[in-house]
Amino acid sequence: MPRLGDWGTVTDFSWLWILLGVLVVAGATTALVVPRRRGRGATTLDAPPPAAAPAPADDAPTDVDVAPVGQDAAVAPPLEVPEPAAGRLVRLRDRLARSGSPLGARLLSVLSRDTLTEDDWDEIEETLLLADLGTGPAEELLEALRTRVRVLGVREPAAVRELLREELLRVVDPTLDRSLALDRPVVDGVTKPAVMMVVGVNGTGKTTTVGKLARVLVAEHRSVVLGAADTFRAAAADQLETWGSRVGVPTVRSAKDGADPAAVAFDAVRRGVTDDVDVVLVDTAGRLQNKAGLMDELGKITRVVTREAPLGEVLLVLDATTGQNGMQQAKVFGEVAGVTGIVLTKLDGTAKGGIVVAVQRRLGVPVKLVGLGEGPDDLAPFVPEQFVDGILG
Ligand SMILES: Nc1nc2c(ncn2[C@@H]2O[C@H](COP(=O)(O)OP(=O)(O)OP(=O)(O)O)[C@@H](O)[C@H]2O)c(=O)[nH]1
Repeated sequence: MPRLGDWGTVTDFSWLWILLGVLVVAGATTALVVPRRRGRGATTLDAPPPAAAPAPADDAPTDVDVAPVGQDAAVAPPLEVPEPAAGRLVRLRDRLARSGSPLGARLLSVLSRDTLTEDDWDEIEETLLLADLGTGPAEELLEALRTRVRVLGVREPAAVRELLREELLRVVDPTLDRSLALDRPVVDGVTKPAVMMVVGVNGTGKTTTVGKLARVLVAEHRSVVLGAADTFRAAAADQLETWGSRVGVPTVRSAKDGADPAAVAFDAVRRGVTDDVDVVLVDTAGRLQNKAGLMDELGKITRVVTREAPLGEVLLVLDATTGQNGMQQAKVFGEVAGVTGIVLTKLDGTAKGGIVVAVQRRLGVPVKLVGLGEGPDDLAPFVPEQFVDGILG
């Protein structure tokens, strides 16, 4: 029979073992957890900062200090691989079918009628005008169709379609050079980046276009720097940075809102020169407060940028859904910004594809790219044949 003292001895001994056991388990847990936390912290610092969070300082201690609560910002998402740009415009047909664009279908149905009366020709003209082709090109197209229908006596649907295709293609003008100025200029023996600036009224899709264009260039294995010179809208730089970080493209931006856009554009181009990248894309605010103000702002950006490298391309972004209303804006930008190419966005949501023709005529510069949706790879090089096929469905 053990005495109380003996039990006491036995009990003390077992507590010692329990204590040792606890210490061993705690040690093992610490060994497992601490390296993982270090690893996560390192990943966070290596990764581009989350768009809305302030950029972490070089000595930011751990992810706990930079990651928003409840969000696993520690794991850097893998870089996306943008799809090649060639052939994207083929999607237009599906997009227009989904948005119920009737342009091609209406033209084809009228032209296929047995005998074409004056009312039928009026209907065709009205359809062309509704599609924002503009009066000049609409009349041209109408005359060409009348002549060919009369002379050839075309009635068979496939032949009518082919005839319409040819005449639409003629007004869209397949002879224009729609390539982007991506050749890097050499200044005083130094190869500079190709610099492109994107201008246009707010809401047309400039920032989105810059982001999508960066992806197109990355898909072509070009190195890119983005310049967030839209310092007017506070979220624009964050938006641009997010686009860039998804494909490993850095964004030069100002630390404070409302900074001088020309200074940001200059820094971006300087960074592009220093890093020896292929292309610098500069986003702008393009407030159309008045023509003089716009001219001042864009003129200053152009002047300071060209101190570092020539400005190779000025892309005017136009929202296709605004149709003829966008034409006046286009004209103003055309006059002040030396536009070299047009990007027509939101073509997926409109039957007003005729704006392609109207704006080219008005500005005398070609449509080079079109936006086909809100997806990251919904920006397509403009190919007249694919465009006309898309309209005809
Ligand atoms: N459906 C569709 N939406 C588009 C297209 N391009 C842009 N958008 C949308 O248009 C909206 C405005 O785009 P932004 O890029 O912010 O426009 P912004 O011109 O930079 O505007 P500001 O910064 O205010 O000057 C966004 O919701 C885009 O997703 C397109 O091709 N199709």
